[in-house]
Amino acid sequence: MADEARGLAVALLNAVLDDGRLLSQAIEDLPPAAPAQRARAQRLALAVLRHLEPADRLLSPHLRKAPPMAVRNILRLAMVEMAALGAPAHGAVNSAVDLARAGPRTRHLAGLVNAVLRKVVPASFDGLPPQRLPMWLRQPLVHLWGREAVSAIEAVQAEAPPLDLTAKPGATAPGEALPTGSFRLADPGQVSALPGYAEGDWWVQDAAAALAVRLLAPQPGERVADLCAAPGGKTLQLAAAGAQVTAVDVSAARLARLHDNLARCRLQAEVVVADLLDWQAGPFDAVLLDAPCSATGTIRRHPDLPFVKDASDLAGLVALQSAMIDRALALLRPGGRMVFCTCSLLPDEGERHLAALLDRHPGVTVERPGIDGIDPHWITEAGALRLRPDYWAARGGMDGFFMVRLRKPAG
Ligand SMILES: C[S@@+](CC[C@H](N)C(=O)[O-])C[C@H]1O[C@@H](n2cnc3c(N)ncnc32)[C@H](O)[C@@H]1O
Repeated sequence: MADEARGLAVALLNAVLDDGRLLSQAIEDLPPAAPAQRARAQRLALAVLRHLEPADRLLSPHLRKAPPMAVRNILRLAMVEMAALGAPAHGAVNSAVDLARAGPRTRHLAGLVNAVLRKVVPASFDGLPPQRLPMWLRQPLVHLWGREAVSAIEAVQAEAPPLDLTAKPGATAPGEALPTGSFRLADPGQVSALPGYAEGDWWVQDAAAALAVRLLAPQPGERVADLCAAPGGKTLQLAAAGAQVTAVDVSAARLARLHDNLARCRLQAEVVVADLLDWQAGPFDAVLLDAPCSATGTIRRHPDLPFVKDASDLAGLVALQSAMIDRALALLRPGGRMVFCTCSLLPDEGERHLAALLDRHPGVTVERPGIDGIDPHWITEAGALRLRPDYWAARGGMDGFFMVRLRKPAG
């Protein structure tokens, strides 16, 4: 009998690698299964996507021609389980053969699966380079930061990331306290079983993502607009600081999670479903714009992204971000402040916007970050924060982000 979680993991890999679907969408379409089996399937699929290249490197000498994708994914799963997850070889190989036998499209190649996997045992990725970034992203980053930095980013992305939590002011959260105030757990298990979850003492938020609100430094009673707010980690931070928050997002479905989190954490915000480009409101004392972007800074959490997305959306996203920056500045009162951020590694979605907006909006100034716990090297010459996945590498890294605090002229 084929192992259920492994079968689901291969279905997820087929959806991402063959059909070009995001893992988050593919999970929705899985056949019914116990939550523990689905969670294990997701963990296995994520591990394979993080090690696809090294797995293929070890497999390819034993394959005269590429087998169909479903068979390749069965082989890759067994390979990654043995070489990266410490699974005993006999279990991983037998399970791969069972999986191949169970599928009408793979049954005739069960013998090949058995023969190839027995040749690669004992498997180890030691000494092999980690999974590389896709070339359209790798090349500009090598040009910008050098080969060593890009290799360091790739090494971080090959590991399962830790879980970061943001605690309400005055509350605490489980895990290691990070210098910037977040908490980090290397191996959290089930999130809802952690202490303080039911009490709403904290929420899940990457340590880099948490810095955008620290940069804005909201004050009690201030009117703050959180633009592009869903699923809402930053809204929760703003509300917890005592600001009067209006959270806007075009996606009602994504905002549903914000409503759940506000209720669990006993926090309040006005939540509006609207297209930011048409939304009329304000003026606000402060605005946070976390614009939609390539999300290239989050590959360590979403290793499916490089297999599903390429640079073809980029020009459209950059144009949308520019329009959003202008709209966000218009919603600010004179003298108000704004943080613009994206979870992108690309200067087109960060540093270049800053240069262009300062040209388009004479009088707007940059305020340099003064956040406890950040490394001064993270601050750019222009006074923005450039956060990279290889920062804090020994602790498990962080999401890549660009963020900058701007001040609108007073009169
Ligand atoms: C990077 S995510 C925001 C993450 C969020 N700030 C947080 O901390 O959880 C970008 C968001 O922009 C929203 N969005 C995209 N286009 C929009 C538009 N025209 N108006 C408002 N929201 C938009 C998406 O629905 C998505 O939720």
